[in-house]
Amino acid sequence: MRIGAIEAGGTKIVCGIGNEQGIIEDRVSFPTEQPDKTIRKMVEYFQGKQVDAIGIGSFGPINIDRSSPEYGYVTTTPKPGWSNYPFLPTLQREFDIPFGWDTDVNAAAFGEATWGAARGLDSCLYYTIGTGIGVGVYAEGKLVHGLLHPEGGHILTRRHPDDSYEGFCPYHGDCLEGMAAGPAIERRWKAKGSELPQDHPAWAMEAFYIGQAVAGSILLLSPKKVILGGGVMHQSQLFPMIREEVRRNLNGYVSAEAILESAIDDYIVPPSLGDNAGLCGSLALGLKALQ
Ligand SMILES: Nc1ncnc2c1ncn2[C@@H]1O[C@H](COP(=O)(O)OP(=O)(O)OP(=O)(O)O)[C@@H](O)[C@H]1O
Ligand SMILES: [Zn+2]
Repeated sequence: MRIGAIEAGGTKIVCGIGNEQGIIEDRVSFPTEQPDKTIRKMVEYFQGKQVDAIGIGSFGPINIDRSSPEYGYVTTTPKPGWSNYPFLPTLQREFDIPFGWDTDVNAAAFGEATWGAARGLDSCLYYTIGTGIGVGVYAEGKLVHGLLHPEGGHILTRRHPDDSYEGFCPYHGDCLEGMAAGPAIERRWKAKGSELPQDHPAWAMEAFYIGQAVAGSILLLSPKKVILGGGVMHQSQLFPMIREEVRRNLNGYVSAEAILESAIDDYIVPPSLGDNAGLCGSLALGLKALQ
């Protein structure tokens, strides 16, 4: 079987082809530009490749309500040209095959549950901490959509006592994304995260915010695995610091074995599909659309 996958990010698009084992056989990537031009490149890539289905994990917010006339649209993004754009319907006019469609983070959560760190489990959370923060929610064997779709990157956080940075989220100022996404690190410390040394105080502050959010989501959703991906999480020293913050926040209240000091290294983890997490997630959505 040949399944197409589209990982549509705010800065770049990755298109690929893979199989039912989650093996990516081919991939290309190009920048996210005006939608008509960008979609044309996707169509050109898949033309003649004889894929049986295509899965799309898209930047949001997007409409994933199958009963809506605007199912498959990108909705209120500030990205030029993409606001209220019929992303999925435009592709469906070109290819008469089943399509899977979900948020980029739900796709990544689903990919990790199908072939990666949460394989065999019926729940997991996938955080991406990059230019923005997004959270994919897989619970009781299903991706969670709800009213629109979860927007866990924008939950409110308690401020670090030594932090005077106001936060960059245009909606909330100091929500999680406003305080902990890549641009917040850069604006607070006047240097890119990738340029800060591993022992810089930025990382303790970063772990403070992410740890709080993860502890909150453990209380709310009780996931069986928490996966932390995205550019900022390339700073691997953050993992032990975040685990420690999660334990400090929960303070023994959640008595699951996974949260014990001896087990938490296997509970809060990087994506095991690595930088393929997004594309494999879209592949998994495409495969599901065939069933
Ligand atoms: N090694 C690193 N250490 C710290 N920060 C990093 C590192 N690499 C990238 N970043 C930060 O991560 C952000 C980019 O995130 P990412 O690589 O996940 O891409 P993205 O697709 O633009 O993000 P998003 O998924 O939010 O759209 C930038 O703010 C960048 O400064
Ligand atoms: Zn916000």
